[in-house]
Amino acid sequence: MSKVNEAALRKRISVSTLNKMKQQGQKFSSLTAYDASFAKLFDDQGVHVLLIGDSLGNVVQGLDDTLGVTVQDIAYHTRCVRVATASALVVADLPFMSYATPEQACENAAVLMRAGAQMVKLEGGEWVCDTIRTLVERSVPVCAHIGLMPQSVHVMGGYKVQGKSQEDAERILREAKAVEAAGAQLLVIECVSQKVAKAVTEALSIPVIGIGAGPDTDGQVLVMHDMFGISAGHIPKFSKNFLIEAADMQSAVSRFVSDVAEGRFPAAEHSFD
Ligand SMILES: Nc1nc(=O)c2c([nH]1)NC[C@@H]1CN(c3ccc(C(=O)N[C@@H](CCC(=O)O)C(=O)O)cc3)CN21
Ligand SMILES: CC(C)C(=O)C(=O)O
Ligand SMILES: [Mg+2]
Repeated sequence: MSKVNEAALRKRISVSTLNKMKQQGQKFSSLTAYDASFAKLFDDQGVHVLLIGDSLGNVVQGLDDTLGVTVQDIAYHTRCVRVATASALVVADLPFMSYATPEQACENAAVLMRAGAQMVKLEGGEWVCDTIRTLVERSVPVCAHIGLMPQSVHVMGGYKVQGKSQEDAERILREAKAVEAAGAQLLVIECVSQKVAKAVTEALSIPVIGIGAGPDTDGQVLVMHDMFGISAGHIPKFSKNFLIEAADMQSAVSRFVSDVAEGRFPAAEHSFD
């Protein structure tokens, strides 16, 4: 059998796999990936979800925010990741201003799906619900992203923990329920207290992936450069350098996967309360 057919027959992780894991209380792991070599390494170590994040603006392009990243940039890196993987679910970020209207979102999601994404991710709460509905109706699976939304950094005035007041915490919970009702099949929640993330995870039936959101979400995601301790500039408090106690990158990633599965990561020092 040709290599292509073999790969096509191997079973890839899907949203149903993640739903089952949520129901059974099995924690899953996710990393960002931007190129074939790292994507294959992560796939081989059993990372469940690979995200072509617009964080590539920071860690690949050297910019100080994610706003300069284009759909074509994400599409290029999505191609590099998809061809190198056999098992992981491949999710691609819709970048800044590429989903301002449902029509625009469809056009740009099509570019990312054709490049090999199996799902697209977009930042926003209530205002993106129409867009989510439109995408899902047209066969594009959607991961929503709430809490700290890096594309809004200049509106928020910095990267800050979200949901600190009772009112903001309630709004985040409302947004989570709204994006699920609109058809999102996965949710990323970034930089909120452990308590808010726990409430959101328990309130939703779709799997919730946390970053800087404490240990109670269904999955955990990190920017790959942070977990190897090689990001330029500020490394967020919630990430951990897994290479320090590992002999090589493979064992660092394997340790990340097992630490997440067994509830050792994130620890209290990586969480906000
Ligand atoms: N390398 C990298 N890692 C990331 O996690 C990441 C990116 N880049 N680029 C896109 C966004 C930006 N992100 C960030 C960036 C900074 C903080 C940060 O400085 N957080 C403070 C919390 C401040 C507070 O207490 O309110 C921290 O100390 O971690 C958080 C998320 C997450 N994403
Ligand atoms: C940090 C994750 C969730 C992300 O959106 C990115 O890498 O762009
Ligand atoms: Mg992103």
